[in-house]
Amino acid sequence: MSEYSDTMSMGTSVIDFYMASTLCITSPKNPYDLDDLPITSLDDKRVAIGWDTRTWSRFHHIWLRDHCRCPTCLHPKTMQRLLNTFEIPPDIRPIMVESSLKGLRVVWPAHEHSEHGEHESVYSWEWLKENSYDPTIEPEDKGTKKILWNARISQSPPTISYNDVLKPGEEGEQALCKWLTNIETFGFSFITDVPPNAASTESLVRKISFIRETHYGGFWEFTSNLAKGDTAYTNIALGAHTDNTYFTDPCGLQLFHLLEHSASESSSSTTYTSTTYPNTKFPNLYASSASPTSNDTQITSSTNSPNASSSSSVFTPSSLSSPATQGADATVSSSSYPASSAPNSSLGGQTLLIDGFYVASILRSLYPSVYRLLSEIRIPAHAAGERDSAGIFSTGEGYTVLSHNASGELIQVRWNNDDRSVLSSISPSLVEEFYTALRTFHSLLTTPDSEFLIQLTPGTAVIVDNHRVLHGRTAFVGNRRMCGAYIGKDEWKAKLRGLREKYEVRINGH
Ligand SMILES: C[N+](C)(C)CCCC[C@H](N)C(=O)O
Ligand SMILES: O=C(O)CCC(=O)C(=O)O
Repeated sequence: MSEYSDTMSMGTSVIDFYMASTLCITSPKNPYDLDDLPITSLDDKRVAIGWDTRTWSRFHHIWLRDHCRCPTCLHPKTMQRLLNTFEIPPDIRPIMVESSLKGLRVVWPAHEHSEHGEHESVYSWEWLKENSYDPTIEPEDKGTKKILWNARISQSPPTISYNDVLKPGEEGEQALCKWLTNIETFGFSFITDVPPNAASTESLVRKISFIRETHYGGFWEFTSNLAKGDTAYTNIALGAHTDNTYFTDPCGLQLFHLLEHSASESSSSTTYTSTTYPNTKFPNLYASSASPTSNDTQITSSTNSPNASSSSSVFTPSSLSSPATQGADATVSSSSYPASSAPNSSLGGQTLLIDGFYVASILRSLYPSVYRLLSEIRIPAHAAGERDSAGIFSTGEGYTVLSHNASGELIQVRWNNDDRSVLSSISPSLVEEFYTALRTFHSLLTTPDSEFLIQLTPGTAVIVDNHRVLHGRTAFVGNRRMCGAYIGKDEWKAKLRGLREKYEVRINGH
């Protein structure tokens, strides 16, 4: 069983979650009162705090002095340290410590080598508990639990309306907070009612944060004209992948909004000329979507293309309705886009989404040695298509497919077989095991259980956590125009943290 909450069990648990996240506000923390304040004691090195008869925390004197929260030691607006850490005597010891309603009150001795007199610090009980290091104390609400999902997510995908996020003031901020909470929980979200144009889509993205500019530009529009040296700018199928595996820090979020897909080949999109290969590699790929016409030429793309077998249903958000949306169901009305640009699945170009954390949790359970190998072997990647302008991006010896935090929790899936470079730093004894591991991972990625295939339509965008959810696309014909942008992981996490802090403070009334 994965270390996350249960995988997606469609039904009340999901609805309960949506209702709980309707507002991005958690219940107020219960403050202490005079007759149940934590008890404190100190020795020559540390202050001890008794939270209850079984739970104690110990803080070193020098640590407490270095972390004083007063406005002369910590800038009240920027939260940057003003205190000179290196003036604190290594053997500093409080004159007095006491428990107060506001928290732990400490008085420090005057500093013999400076004009500073005695100094008083007050540390809120909540802050001390959150930052206890001896021992660490699990927070009551462990933040957003990740809900892992598979193809059945199509029954009730996380969704929000553009109209809610773009509302002015607190209403819009609360919708934004819920949107980002859903992304943190599920790793993706649909956004309905998006006016089918680049400008509105860009405004939506910028509600989260500034856009991550790359060699593809800032806010991008793309079609199959090789305007940039990448196969995304062709009409071939792209197997399940995360973007930017050739960057030290792959983008955190990636938004896609299909603006147009029509049968006619517009002047801006040319079919990519190359030797025509039989479609033996993707026997299923064209079953439910476009087969290249005789005058189309196709290059073979990666072998990990979407398993869009004729049996797999293509989910079209236009029938989308979800409890997560505010108010009425968010069905995408036909007025969202003129019929002329409405895509139909015979043209191909379906979008593939896969919860990499879901697949990794199955891999960890069923194939622990494969999971370990993909967590240890570094895989180099490159982007060389813009070598004459941006140069050649490369991650040198590379990064592992699966990355973990200090607690051993999975925090990133980094995978793109097309962009994978020459593996020249692998131990010879591991080569065959490595390819077996890749095949095993690929086989779990490309099952109908894992693959959520959707037909995007103008008016409904999708955003993915690029550190968790893999995406791809089936091959297509015709004129297809997609727009979107990248946002850094730090940026969107910071935005969500700020929104939560603001509303929690508002609710707790301080
Ligand atoms: C999204 N946009 C079309 C602008 C760029 C796509 C880049 C795709 C690249 N192979 C990667 O995996 O990062
Ligand atoms: O064209 C699409 O739908 C997706 C392209 C893609 O996978 C990418 O830009 O990374």
